[in-house]
Amino acid sequence: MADHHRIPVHIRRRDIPEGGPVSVCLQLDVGNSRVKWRLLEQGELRDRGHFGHHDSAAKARLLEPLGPEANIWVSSVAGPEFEREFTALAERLCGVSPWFARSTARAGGVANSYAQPSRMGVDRWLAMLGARQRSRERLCVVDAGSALTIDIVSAAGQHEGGYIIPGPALMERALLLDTDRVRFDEDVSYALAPGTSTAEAVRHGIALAQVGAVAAAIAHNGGEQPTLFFCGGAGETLRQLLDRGGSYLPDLVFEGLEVQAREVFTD
Ligand SMILES: Nc1ncnc2c1ncn2[C@@H]1O[C@H](COP(=O)(O)OP(=O)(O)O)[C@@H](O)[C@H]1O
Ligand SMILES: CC(C)(COP(=O)(O)O)[C@@H](O)C(=O)NCCC(=O)O
Ligand SMILES: [K+]
Repeated sequence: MADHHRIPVHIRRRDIPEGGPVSVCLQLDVGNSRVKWRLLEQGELRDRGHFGHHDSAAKARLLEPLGPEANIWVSSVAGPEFEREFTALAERLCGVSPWFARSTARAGGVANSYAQPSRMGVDRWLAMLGARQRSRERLCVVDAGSALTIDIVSAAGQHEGGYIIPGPALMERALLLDTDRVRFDEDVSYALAPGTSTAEAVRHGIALAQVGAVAAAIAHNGGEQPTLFFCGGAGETLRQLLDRGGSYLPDLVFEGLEVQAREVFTD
């Protein structure tokens, strides 16, 4: 079995011997909608993609080409069953035990506000570490996936707290589930104008709720205006609708995964 406490060489690039083995790092961000992945070799991006949690063919395509020298790093907010199955599969197909990041009390210059840090979704924690690495200002980190999460980090690196709100798809599903007449077939884009059909009223209403939540989170928490970072499937749409600037960084969770790994593996 591969020793996953080895220092990943793409973090200590100076140590790579000329013509030495290629260091491979497969990184996964397992959300509630889908699994995002990227593959790095010597720290360079080689490939990326996404697949559904139960897509065994996709998992095999990803794992089979890896050798036992590979690193597999995972951020997962799926249940323990996914973790068990994926670990068994990786061990069987390439002889690597994946490393699963956990939310901790402190890492990468960020202090967690949770009394039980491990209860915080690791994707939220890693997105904050990724953002903190890019900016030392007060931060508002918005991850717009299945859930919309909004987290505030002070300039000193203290997690001030956060919000968990149903994301756009969940909001729409909730409406359809618990009403009889909210029904439509049109595929309407998210926008903020008042709707003049059921489809528009729903989609624009959801857009208003998502944008409004971010605006209210910032307004309610006063202090210095935070620098905005967006990630997640709906992140760029939300950033544009909010229209207050900020950066959309689809790899923020992966960036935080590297921050946490660097601390764990170089201890
Ligand atoms: N262009 C888009 N505009 C708005 N929402 C989008 C867009 N593309 C994807 N999404 C939404 O993003 C979500 C998936 O985002 P993702 O960050 O991968 O979620 P998770 O981390 O929960 O698996 C889906 O709910 C989907 O509806
Ligand atoms: C809030 C989340 C569901 C977001 O997950 P996602 O939308 O990325 O799939 C996830 O971070 C989670 O399961 N959190 C655990 C509860 C908490 O963070 O306090
Ligand atoms: K999210």
